Amino acid sequence: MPPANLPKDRLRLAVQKSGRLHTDSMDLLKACGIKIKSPKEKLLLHADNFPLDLLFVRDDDIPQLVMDGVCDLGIVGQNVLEESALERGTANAYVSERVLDFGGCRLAIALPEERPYASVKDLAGLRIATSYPQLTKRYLAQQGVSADVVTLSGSVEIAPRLGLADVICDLVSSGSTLEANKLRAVETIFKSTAALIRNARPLNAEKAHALEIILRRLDGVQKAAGTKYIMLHAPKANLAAIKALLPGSENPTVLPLAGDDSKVALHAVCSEDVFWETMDALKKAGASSILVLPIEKMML
Ligand SMILES: Nc1ncnc2c1ncn2[C@@H]1O[C@H](COP(=O)(O)OP(=O)(O)OP(=O)(O)O)[C@@H](O)[C@H]1O
Ligand SMILES: O=P(O)(O)OC[C@H]1O[C@H](OP(=O)(O)OP(=O)(O)O)[C@H](O)[C@@H]1O
Ligand SMILES: [Mg+2]
Repeated sequence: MPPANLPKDRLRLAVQKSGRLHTDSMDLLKACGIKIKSPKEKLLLHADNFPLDLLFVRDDDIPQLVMDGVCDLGIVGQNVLEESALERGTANAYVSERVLDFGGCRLAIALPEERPYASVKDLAGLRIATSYPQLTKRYLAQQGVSADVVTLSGSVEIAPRLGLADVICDLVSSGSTLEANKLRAVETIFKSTAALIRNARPLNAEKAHALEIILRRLDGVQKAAGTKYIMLHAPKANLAAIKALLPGSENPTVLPLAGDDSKVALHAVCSEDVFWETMDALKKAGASSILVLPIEKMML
């Protein structure tokens, strides 16, 4: 049972059962303080300490489950979402609540390494294998290129070798799958990360309140992810120069240092990553005892 101050009406969230987005989705919920104990084999699970139920499904089904109102919320790649919205012809049956910082990839057109390519016009009359026919067709139409789109549900990279297609349009992240299949990316047609989406109809007051809590926590987790806490000792004479080196920190705290009147302790929240180069520059400017700590959560 959720604590007494939480809403009783439960939100239902669709999450990928297994695959690229599963672990990051579950980690995000955990970081938001939502406890899910039972094994995912159950397909429908109840959070122990929050009015939230999880439905584990294939990622392709998530847009439809949310747009049809079977689930209130879903975590899905924007690539799958946009493809599904184009297919349904109802791009506004959902609301994108938050863009998430995982599942980063791009949908790209790739060709056999040896095939010459100068511009998108070279795709005219070719067969393009893809699992994203709607996004591919939209891109070709925007470019004024006429080509045949061959829809495959997986293993798209092998299509040119099998003679099923001349080129492909598939997801790329590190590029190693393309390389292994002797293909090279020539055009990026869509950039994607995961997103938290909601059915477009307004939620009842209880569920809206629960979602508000989730979003507040999620913002705190995402904000903290790119943020570091830095502590150092600075000579008073160089304080201004040292402050100027701290990436994205507005108001550092300056404290007296017991037993040393020539230095102060400086504590700051840096909104950007602190790289070794910054540490070296700080050291050069006279800073010492430099500590950089991760921040778990943030609420401003
Ligand atoms: N190489 C990648 N790196 C990062 N994110 C990726 C990568 N490939 C895909 N993704 C993102 O993760 C989503 C899920 O990818 P995955 O390969 O797990 O899908 P799937 O095989 O269709 O899974 P399912 O069994 O749920 O249908 C993709 O739609 C995309 O948003
Ligand atoms: O550029 P890379 O880092 O090599 O990633 C690209 C590959 O990742 C995805 O497939 P995944 O490995 O998730 O397997 P799947 O085809 O079974 O979904 C995608 O469909 C590509 O094949
Ligand atoms: Mg899928």
